[in-house]
Amino acid sequence: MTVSAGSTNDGGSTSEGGSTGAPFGARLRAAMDARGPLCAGIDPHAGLLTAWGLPDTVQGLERFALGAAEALGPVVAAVKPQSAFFERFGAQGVAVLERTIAVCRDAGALVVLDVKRGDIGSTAQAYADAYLDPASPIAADAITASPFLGFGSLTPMLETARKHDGGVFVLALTSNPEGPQFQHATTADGRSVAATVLDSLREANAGAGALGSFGAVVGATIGDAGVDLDIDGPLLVPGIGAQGGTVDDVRRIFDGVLDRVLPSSSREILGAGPEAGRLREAAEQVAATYAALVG
Ligand SMILES: O=c1ccn([C@@H]2O[C@H](COP(=O)(O)O)[C@@H](O)[C@H]2O)c(=O)[nH]1
Repeated sequence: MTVSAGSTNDGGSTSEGGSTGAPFGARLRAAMDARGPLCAGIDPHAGLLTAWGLPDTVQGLERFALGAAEALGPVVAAVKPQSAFFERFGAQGVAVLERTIAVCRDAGALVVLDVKRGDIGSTAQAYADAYLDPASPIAADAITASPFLGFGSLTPMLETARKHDGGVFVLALTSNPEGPQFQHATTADGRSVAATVLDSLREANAGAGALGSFGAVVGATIGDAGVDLDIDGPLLVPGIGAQGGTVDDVRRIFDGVLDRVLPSSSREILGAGPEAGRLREAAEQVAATYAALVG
């Protein structure tokens, strides 16, 4: 499968503030089938702004993020803006993030906002209202969430996502070398923390159909998973490209669930900019490589 230009009708989303009428998992399945399995990250690193000939200011951020959104939004299944790189410019940076989300959604890409939120239930509800309620100016199609306060603390996010056809990707086996210290630790019932997260996601996806709306973040750099990755939901896979994860790693780690893998790449693709055609080419190449794994 190759990535092709798409419209808001090919599995993407609307920015009109309402529910799209189909659960996130179903919309993601359609988008991956239509455009290829790739989530393109928008990570406006200071170094990348410089490489694109832009100043490390909010004006530079805006040109970078909107340029990436306009180039990639029409061709990839999903886009993942990394909130931290916008937040470092304060309220003006967050305003740029809102516009970036809108441009990507208007172009037909699903937006996974990488915010890695997690808190006690009452506060988790406020995060859910901010990022998953279409009435919010910063709402996305899905967010990333941290289960460190216990998987149950994420219930308000899962419930709000269900209500508005959104999605949640929960950190399970992250791509950073420090992750195993906690994620491989054994819980009171003998399962690893990662296995507990994955089991909870499988329960949350029960009865969802082809692809559930609740996914796991599992890095391409983890070596071997050692746990059951079949959660009936999508697997967001960072760590390819700049962090050293390869297509062979993905083939090995995700054997048996490759059809649900959504590889996520930021610096490797963004490094091809700022020219829109080159950005698209880089994204199409990565998407085609991973599409070939599924056949
Ligand atoms: O385990 C994780 C979870 C999230 N990330 C995020 O993905 C991108 C990776 O960027 P690259 O430039 O492709 O390395 C970045 O936003 C991380 O915060 C991750 O890397 N690993």
